[in-house]
Amino acid sequence: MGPRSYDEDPLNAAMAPPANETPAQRNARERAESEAKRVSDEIDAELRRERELEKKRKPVKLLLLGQSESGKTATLKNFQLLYCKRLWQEERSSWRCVVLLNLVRNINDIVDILTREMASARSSTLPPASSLGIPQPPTAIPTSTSSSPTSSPLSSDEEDDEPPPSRRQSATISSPGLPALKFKDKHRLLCLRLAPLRRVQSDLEQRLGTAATELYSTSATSAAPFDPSASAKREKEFSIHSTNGWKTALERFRALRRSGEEQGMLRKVRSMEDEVQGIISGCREDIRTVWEDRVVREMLARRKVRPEDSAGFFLNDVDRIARTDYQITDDDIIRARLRTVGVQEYRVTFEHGHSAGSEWRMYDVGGTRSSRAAWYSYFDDCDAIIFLAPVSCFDEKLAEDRRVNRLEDSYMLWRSVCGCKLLSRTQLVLFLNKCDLLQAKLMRGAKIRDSVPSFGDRKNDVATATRYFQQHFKEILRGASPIQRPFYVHLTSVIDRKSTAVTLGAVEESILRDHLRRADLM
Ligand SMILES: Nc1nc2c(ncn2[C@@H]2O[C@H](COP(=O)(O)OP(=O)(O)OP(=O)(O)O)[C@@H](O)[C@H]2O)c(=O)[nH]1
Ligand SMILES: [Mg+2]
Repeated sequence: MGPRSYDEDPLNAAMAPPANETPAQRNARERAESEAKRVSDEIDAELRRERELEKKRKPVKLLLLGQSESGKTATLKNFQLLYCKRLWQEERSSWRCVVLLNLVRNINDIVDILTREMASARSSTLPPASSLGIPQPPTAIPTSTSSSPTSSPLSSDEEDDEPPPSRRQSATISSPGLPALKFKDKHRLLCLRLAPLRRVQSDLEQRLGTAATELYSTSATSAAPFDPSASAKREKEFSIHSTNGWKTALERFRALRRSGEEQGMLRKVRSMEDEVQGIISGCREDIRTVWEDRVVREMLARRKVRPEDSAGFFLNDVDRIARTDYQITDDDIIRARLRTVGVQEYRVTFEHGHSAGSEWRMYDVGGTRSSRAAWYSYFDDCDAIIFLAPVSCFDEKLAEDRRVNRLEDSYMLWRSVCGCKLLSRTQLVLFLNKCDLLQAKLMRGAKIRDSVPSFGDRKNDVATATRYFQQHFKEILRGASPIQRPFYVHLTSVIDRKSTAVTLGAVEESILRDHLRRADLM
């Protein structure tokens, strides 16, 4: 059958204007038709708007991954500070006790070393007590960290409590060829006067729970135990799935504040906080004196202990923090160190930015090796991962396994994430983090090639080093990804809020764009 003419098509024939239409009838018909088209276009536009909104309504799912102390939680804090000011304001005061714990731990660690060094110096100038028939007293006082496991029990996978050598402080360092350190009575007096801080530390650790203590070994032998069967088995042990705000640890304080029997409890909590702040304020001068003391500095240098490089270092801020009227700042919160335990979910509705009005679900995970098996169950339907690799750690070992170089561990972990089939369509964003500490370390004369032989004779500066590390991560991504994907990388120091805001702005836009594109394909 050949094509039918316009006149023969029954639909066209029905739609065609009547043959004997007058000009007035024609005007009326055309008006009606254009009105109908306008209404139809409006309906189409409304449907399009609803579809866009629907796409935006599906939450963006973002995971923050990386080894312990890589800066995941610090990055999350930057996100909140930038896009969810309201939530940030509500929670900022809860961080005060974490900053206080960090400060107290900084000084207790130093006092521990000092006490041991003085005891050792004393005993080396006396004849051996045993030779005089005197029973020997224990020379070691408990280290500040060794009180932790008893005061705040660790979860079953995290039962290890042996600090690494830099914090173990059980043996003194003999410095052949160097004159003996000149300890005076003032040092002994300072140790005595700072003794109450030991109790303050254990009280704060007890109240904050598991997160307040660091891990010093692990039962995990793999960098990325993503085996689903292993994760199913182990997840129960230690995955804490928290959907209601900041750290579970901080929740304890917040819950007390909100609690039904509040009046009595609230007074108790406040008085505990006031008491802690009072004791610390009373020790302000002594803390500063110890930290600035020449002999103490020399002692730390001989032991190669650099408190200023450790997580949650606040000794340079003692004059501001050790005060009864201490007001916490945004920078303090970002620098405060509280270990993440398990996997914590944050549901965040963006107040502005490209994602304004839409919900993001961000997952902050514990990064120690024994925590990683729990990550797997959060990989499904994940839009993006921000992977943090702390590049200043090229010459450090994992706290939980002293045989493993931290940069090497980051490479292995990155390879597993890139190669994971469940994540093959997930956007991967790499942050080469702690560039500020890398810069400081290289300025002090650390040589990259001593720890990374393949670095060879390249220039030992930040630009060359980060280019070199970046290239290695890129090759891993290319080699391990099941399907080709772009390589997004940023050089970061996430304690620097200003530069991190710029980075997160770009990251947010890119993740949202991918998220909407993915929704279009569905
Ligand atoms: N100087 C410096 N410190 C950083 C940087 N990023 C993070 N930190 C600090 O390093 C410490 C550890 O950071 P976190 O964000 O707690 O590390 P994490 O990856 O969440 O660690 P886990 O919870 O144990 O897995 C904190 O005290 C941070 O403030 C950085 O770029 N430069
Ligand atoms: Mg964390």
